[in-house]
Amino acid sequence: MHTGKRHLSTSAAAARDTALAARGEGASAAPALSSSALDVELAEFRELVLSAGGEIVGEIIQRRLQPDPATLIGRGKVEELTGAAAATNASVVLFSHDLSPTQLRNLEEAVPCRVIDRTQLILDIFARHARTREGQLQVELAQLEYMLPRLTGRGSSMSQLGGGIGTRGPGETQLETDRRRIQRRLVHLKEELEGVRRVRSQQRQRRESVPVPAVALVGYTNAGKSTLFNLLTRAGVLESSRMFATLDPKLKAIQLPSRRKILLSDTVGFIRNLPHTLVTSFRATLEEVQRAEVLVHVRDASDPVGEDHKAEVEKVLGELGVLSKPRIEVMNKSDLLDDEELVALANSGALAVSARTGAGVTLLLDRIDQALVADPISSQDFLVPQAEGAVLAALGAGAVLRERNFEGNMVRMSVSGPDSLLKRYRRFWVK
Ligand SMILES: Nc1nc2c(ncn2[C@@H]2O[C@H](COP(=O)(O)OP(=O)(O)OP(=O)(O)O)[C@@H](O)[C@H]2O)c(=O)[nH]1
Ligand SMILES: [Mg+2]
Repeated sequence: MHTGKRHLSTSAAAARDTALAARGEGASAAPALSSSALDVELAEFRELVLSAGGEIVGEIIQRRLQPDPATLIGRGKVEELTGAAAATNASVVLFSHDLSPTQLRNLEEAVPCRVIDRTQLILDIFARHARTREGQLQVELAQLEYMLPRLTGRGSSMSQLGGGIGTRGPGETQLETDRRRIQRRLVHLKEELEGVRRVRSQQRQRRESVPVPAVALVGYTNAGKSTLFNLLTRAGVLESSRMFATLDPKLKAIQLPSRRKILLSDTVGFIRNLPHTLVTSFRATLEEVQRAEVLVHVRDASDPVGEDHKAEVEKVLGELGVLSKPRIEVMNKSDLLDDEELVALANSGALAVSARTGAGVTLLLDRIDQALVADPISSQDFLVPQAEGAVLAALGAGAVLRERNFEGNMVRMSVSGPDSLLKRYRRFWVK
């Protein structure tokens, strides 16, 4: 049991829940984690707790080869946990594992406070970060579906008012009433979601009538996607050191150095063992990943377990069936590396950028341009009558003019830009 007490540095908005993190170890005969893997997992779990507004007052670790079907952790550990929760006056006990409905019920009976598992914790963070109506509906739906089989009838367990962990999303009133009411709420939510989705797909169809290639930023949570997105678009999308700061997809049109327009999207961060309930909540943002022509995988170059996180991201990309799309890997946060590490990174052929300082970003934009192979950048000479103002304007806006000379009432231009644009004005080509 670690007794180090943590305080949140932000006090205003964050809930001051007191949390006690516990961990059941070694599911289904898996060998116990090595101590460094355990450290990484624990560090990540602490981040999750802090992101949900918790303050950690203690930690208990259990190493077991087989989880206890009744309580996940062993009987002795349950006693230890109960004592520690009482001694620290904890208001929540959090498990870094998921709990079955039975385990949750048994643990709630044993300990003097609420019990929350990993999925519930992540759902809670999602609830905090959902901004659009669709995002909020999706999270509430996921929460209710997760909680329905886990209702314990212990009214007090979810009825705390305020911003504590596990109190976001489904209103307390629904949880205190019976399952039937939750079922009705689920039906209602699904209908409302369908409505919101219809509107969104209409908006998308309108957008797609003007073909602009889509590029999606993907990556592990906290890699710096939103910061990079902001830098690239100056859009002012929320960036934060809290995990899962981005839940709803953010889209913005930007122009590449070739003057080609693309639609850039910022997406929700991935995380190891993403709870399945959440995959549907991700739908909106994952659709953007699926429609994208090019993916930019943003990695944190300073992350000590970056390779593990890369593998996790690629696993999710595989599940989404998008591994065959052109993918640009970006090592972000290069400003945090020392010279030696920077040289090693450069030698490995990686693209180093810093969303904070802007280093490497022009190169990244060029790479995106080159990766859009369906509509490559090419060069063409044009001879356009000066009277064709619309044609001149379109070429000027969507391509780079390398040379321009006036010949009587004609304009001779050497242009480089997206093939599709050049072909649209084929009638003015100089063969
Ligand atoms: N030093 C440094 N910090 C960075 C850089 N890019 C992002 N950060 C910081 O990393 C943290 C996470 O950045 P975000 O942009 O919110 O990360 P994200 O990938 O969008 O995270 P999720 O939305 O949770 O998936 C923030 O504290 C940023 O300020 C960088 O290039 N250098
Ligand atoms: Mg983000």
